[in-house]
Amino acid sequence: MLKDLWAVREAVREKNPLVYNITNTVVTNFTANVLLAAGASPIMSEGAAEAEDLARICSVLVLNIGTLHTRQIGYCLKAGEYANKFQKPVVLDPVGVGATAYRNVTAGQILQDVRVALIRGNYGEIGFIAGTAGQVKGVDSADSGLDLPAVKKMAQEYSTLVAATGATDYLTDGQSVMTNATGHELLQMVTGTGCALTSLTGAFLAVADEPRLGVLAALAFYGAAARKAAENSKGPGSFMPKFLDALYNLSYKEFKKAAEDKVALLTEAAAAPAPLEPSAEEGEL
Ligand SMILES: Nc1ncnc2c1ncn2[C@@H]1O[C@H](COP(=O)(O)OP(=O)(O)OP(=O)(O)O)[C@@H](O)[C@H]1O
Ligand SMILES: Cc1ncsc1CCO
Ligand SMILES: [Mg+2]
Repeated sequence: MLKDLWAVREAVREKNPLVYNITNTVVTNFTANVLLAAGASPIMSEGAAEAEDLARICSVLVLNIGTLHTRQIGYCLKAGEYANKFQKPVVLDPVGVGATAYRNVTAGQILQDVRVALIRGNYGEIGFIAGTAGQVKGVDSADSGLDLPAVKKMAQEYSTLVAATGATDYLTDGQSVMTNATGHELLQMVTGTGCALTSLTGAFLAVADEPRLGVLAALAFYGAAARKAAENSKGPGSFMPKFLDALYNLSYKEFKKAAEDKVALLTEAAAAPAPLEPSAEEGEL
């Protein structure tokens, strides 16, 4: 299992997917650097006039509503329409949904008009779209209690994968639920780590044979890199460059060490994650 996840990480480096981002002004630079460090190719865009061209050449489109301005709404919808037309996967990061009516209406409109392959948000954002809203405090999640049946229903309703991230990441296709807990608390002390993760999941999803495996690989890899970076960090400031280095340098051995026992298939009715069956080949996940 860990080898399958790592194979997706290697495919990102080999295939160098072009990630077309319509994202927020806070995280643009950091997101592009995260994608580059991991071996993907970022392009950030703010112009509706190039939506058709970029949707045609990209590997995946990422829509992020973090600092929405009015023109951006139409641009997101147009880019989404072209990406659907050209059969490119679309990933949505509904930043801050639940916090303002403006974000709620826009996220709803994107989900109504655009076929998305993945929605990645924190617990509060996903809880809001799932209709079990806890309180969303600005763009950070103030809610740790996820209603998993409701999140599965949400994935079914929009025919999409849903990744709800936090101390444990939950990924569902509407049937199964997988969990990942490779992350490190310092990720929460740097703004945009969620947004950059959304774009990275897009890159992984674009090159994976199976989208669900691709997203799980991105979640596990990202957290493992954070764990490595945190080892020698004094705080958020020194963590950030070390995190970029770790996304670039992480070895399979380090990935395996960080991810062992941290990636699981959560059985439907169980309250706690159950480790996946060890594979005969490697005696591990
Ligand atoms: N308490 C925690 N412990 C370990 N890892 C965490 C914790 N909280 C979040 N993470 C990790 O941090 C990353 C970002 O997830 P988070 O849910 O904070 O996104 P977000 O709120 O959308 O972030 P942002 O809006 O700042 O971009 C994920 O990889 C997640 O696994
Ligand atoms: C802080 C912030 N505000 C709008 S978007 C953003 C980046 C984290 O989502
Ligand atoms: Mg977010």
